[in-house]
Amino acid sequence: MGIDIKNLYVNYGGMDVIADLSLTIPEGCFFTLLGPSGCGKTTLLRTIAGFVQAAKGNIYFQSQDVTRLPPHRRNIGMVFQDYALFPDKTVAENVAYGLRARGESGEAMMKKVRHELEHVGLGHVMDRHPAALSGGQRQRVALARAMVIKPQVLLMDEPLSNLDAKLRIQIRETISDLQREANITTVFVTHDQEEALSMSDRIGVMNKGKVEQLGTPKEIYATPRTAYVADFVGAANRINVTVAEANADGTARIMLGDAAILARNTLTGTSRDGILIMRPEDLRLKPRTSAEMQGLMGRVVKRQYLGGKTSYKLALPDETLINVDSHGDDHDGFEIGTDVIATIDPSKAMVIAS
Ligand SMILES: Nc1ncnc2c1ncn2[C@@H]1O[C@H](COP(=O)(O)OP(=O)(O)OP(=O)(O)O)[C@@H](O)[C@H]1O
Repeated sequence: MGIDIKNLYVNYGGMDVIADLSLTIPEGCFFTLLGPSGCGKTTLLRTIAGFVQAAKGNIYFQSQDVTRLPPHRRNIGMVFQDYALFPDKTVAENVAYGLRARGESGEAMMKKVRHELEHVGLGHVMDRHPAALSGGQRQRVALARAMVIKPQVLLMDEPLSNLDAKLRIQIRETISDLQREANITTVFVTHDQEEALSMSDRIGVMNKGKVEQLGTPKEIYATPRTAYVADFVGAANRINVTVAEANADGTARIMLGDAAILARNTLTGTSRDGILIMRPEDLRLKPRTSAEMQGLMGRVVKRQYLGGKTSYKLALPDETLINVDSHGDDHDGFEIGTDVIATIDPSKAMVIAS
């Protein structure tokens, strides 16, 4: 069941929180709304669920207009950050809740409950109360409760935020497995880029109530269309530049002091001013021994050894600071104060509109 959102407006007290948002989420897609606090992702999710009313626009599940339907008539499964389990009901009764609301009972219903709990690895705690479970187990119960009703759409609001780092990765895998097995259209809200990149088929990066860029994790990471997306999804060095030469092959030659670097050019028309985007892990460091001028001349001003990599901060001649993550053998081989050249493959650097 795909989701179609057309020209949606949502406001609180007369202020638009979502403004003219249109979005298509294909059937079976794991779709993530990614963005910082306050950008409107929870509001959008809750509007899809029916807990928040749209001021204007429409939401369709497949071809059915659900805009004015209450949540319980949308056949959705919902998972929240704080689990939202009933504390006075057992695990089994929590999972059975949605089935009972649909008029089911008896052994046939309990069979479904047992099956769903076994699916998330919790067949052995059916008779416990939520208070006697760990955070990870509670979120698995919440997942089983959402999935047992065989919803058309699964909606998840920061479901991993309350868990520690290790559990987060485990539950991430559980969610991905369940979603793929059931092939259920899923909307997942997070502010965590790693979660978004690792779990999603498609990501919508939100900024101030709008989807600023839509794409696969790789598209979003490798070809951010705006500085906001580049910065929010992964770290990025951003330098305001003027393109010296726009080449016919789509590259731009940029002069930074005396040094030249080549980058993909996404500027259109006659525009020459833009922002050079370079990921720290795409830059390579070399000692500055030769007269080579292809690359960024810099001096190491900070370095942080992180085991598998070393993070350097370089000062360019005009005092601009850039970050470089060095991997491979001898990645910590540059001392503070060393003069270096940072090079980048032209396919990895890009100039975008400012
Ligand atoms: N019930 C409400 N009444 C008034 N304003 C609200 C309400 N809920 C959210 N807002 C405002 O709407 C904007 C978007 O909030 P929303 O919770 O959707 O953002 P978010 O991206 O999910 O952020 P977070 O991750 O912090 O929840 C914020 O400015 C917020 O203060």
